[in-house]
Order: sequence, then C-alpha cells, then structure tokens
Amino acid sequence: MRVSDGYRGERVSDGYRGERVSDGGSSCVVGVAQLTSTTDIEKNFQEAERLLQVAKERSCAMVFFPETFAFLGESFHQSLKIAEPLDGPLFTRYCDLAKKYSMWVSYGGFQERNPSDPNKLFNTHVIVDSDGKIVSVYRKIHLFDVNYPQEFRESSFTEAGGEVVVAESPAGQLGLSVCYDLRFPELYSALRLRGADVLLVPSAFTFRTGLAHWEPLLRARAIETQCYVIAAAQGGKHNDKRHSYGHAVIINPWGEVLVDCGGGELGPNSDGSVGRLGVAEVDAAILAGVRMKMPVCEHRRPDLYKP
Ligand SMILES: O=C(O)CNC(=O)[C@H](CS)NC(=O)CCC(=O)C(=O)O
Repeated sequence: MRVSDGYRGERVSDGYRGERVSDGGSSCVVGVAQLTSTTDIEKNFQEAERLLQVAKERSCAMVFFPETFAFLGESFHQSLKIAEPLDGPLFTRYCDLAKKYSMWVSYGGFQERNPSDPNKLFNTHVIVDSDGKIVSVYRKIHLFDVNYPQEFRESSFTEAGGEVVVAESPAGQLGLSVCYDLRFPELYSALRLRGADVLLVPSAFTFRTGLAHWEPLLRARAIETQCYVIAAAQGGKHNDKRHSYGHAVIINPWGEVLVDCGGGELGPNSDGSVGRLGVAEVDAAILAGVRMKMPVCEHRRPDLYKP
C-alpha cells in the first residue's frame, strides 16, 4: 500500500487563481475542523468547544465540523442507542455552544433519532446560527453500502434523506452534503444550479478510500461547479476497528487547496489535544471572477444528458 507522508511536491502554476471582481461581494474568514471522535461524548464535546475558542481567536465567522463529531461508535448498535432528536439534550448543548461563541456552525453529521423507526437513525447535517438557532437541516441521501475496505451497510441502521438543501450563511450560500455523497457529482451540480457558492462535505472517510480518492474528488467538485469546497474530516484512530483519513481541507473555486489539516496518522498535538482547525478566507469576489472568466454553468447541455 502506498502511504503518503503528506508531501506532494511544489505546485507549478502560472499563478492564476481567479481574478477578484472589485464589486464581486464580501469575504468571510472560516474554520474547518478535524477531529478524532470516539464514544466519549463528553470529550468530543470539549474538543469541539476548544476548536470554537481557537476559531474565535482567529476571527472566524463560521466553523465546520465533520460527520460523527458528537459520537463515533464501535458498532451500529451503539450509534442507534445514543441517537437523539435535534431538540434533545445533546444537540441542544451544541446549539448553545454556537451561541456562547457567537459563531455560525455547520455540524456535519449528527445521529438523529428517527421518530417513525427506532432501528434507523438519520445522518443529519445541521446549520446553526450565531444565536444558537437551527436554520437548516440536511439528511444524508447516499448511504455507504460497500464491500471495501470491509463490508459496510450504512443502510442497515440509517434511513436516507429525500431532500437537496441549500442554506444561507455569512460565508455565502451553502450546499449541504455528507461524506459518501461526495461520489455523486449530480448532487453538487444540482446544488450549484440552486445557487450554492460553498459546498460542504463533512466526512469520516476511511483511511484507504481517502488515500485513493479524497482530494481528487473534492478538487473536481470545486473545479466543475466553481464553488468553494469546505470538507471537515475525521482523522486518525478512533478505536481498534476504525481509522479515518483526515486531511480536512478548504479548496477555492479554481481547485487550489487553501488549507489542509494533515493526515490523521500525525497523532496528537503537542498539548495532547487531537483536534485541528484550518483557517482560510471565502471570497465572493474570487467566485465571481472565476465564473466570469470561464462560464461553464452557461455552457451545460442538459438537453443531451438524459439517460
Ligand atoms: O458509521 C458511523 O458512525 C457514521 N457514518 C459514517 O462514518 C459513514 C457511513 S458508514 N462513512 C462514510 O460515508 C465513509 C465514506 C467513504 O469512506 C468513502 O466514500 O470512501
């Protein structure tokens, strides 16, 4: 197996990174989180709070957390057992955290109890505003039913959502998704056509599939939709059975990686904490510039794409 040490050579480019359009809109500093969540709900919460403090110090207006930020189980049964409604005590604490730090937050994958079936939760991505109010809810629509790196049947404990969601925020119009959704480009094309400027892909990618596919898929989504991509991630070893790829990133609409939190195998920070925060700027003037110079959205031929 090829294991990367994170070095990818130096990029050779002509320096073009999209042009700013002077009246193209405002910019916003945002933070992308990388976590190593476990079954310790209290510790996961404390780490989220620590990263919000860091984000505040670094003047972020919004922070993005990965899938399974609140709990990463060792079995599907555990995840079902801790699942709660969004107005339950656990998610309410996370809403209060957004309010305490006066920060918009994307909570990228909460085990939401399904009121009509106790044996199937929803994998739910929630946007909370700086007053701690839930403003948008997206339930993962593509479920990870695969046989590599091992057999996984997300649908055995998760019910698929049925809605594509775009949400307004200080960072622009957000297009919501979760993890395995990343492999379905039609979703992101639909999000762009509905007005998204920033695509969110909070994830818990497996180490092996991440090594093979994570960055090329994310950069392709940014380039083809001409959107920013913010992909919060789980990274490192959660338990004896699970190891996530890491590399939480923010990518601009020209496809350049602006910040990369590194591989999960790098281990804890010098102070023993495990979470990391990558900070970058989402600039509406860059979006406008890239879209003006190369108007791919106007060149689509949906009349010819029908199956
Ligand atoms: O299991 C949980 O607790 C929460 N859910 C997840 O972590 C999900 C479904 S099992 N993981 C992915 O979608 C990984 C996708 C991936 O790795 C790929 O597309 O290659």
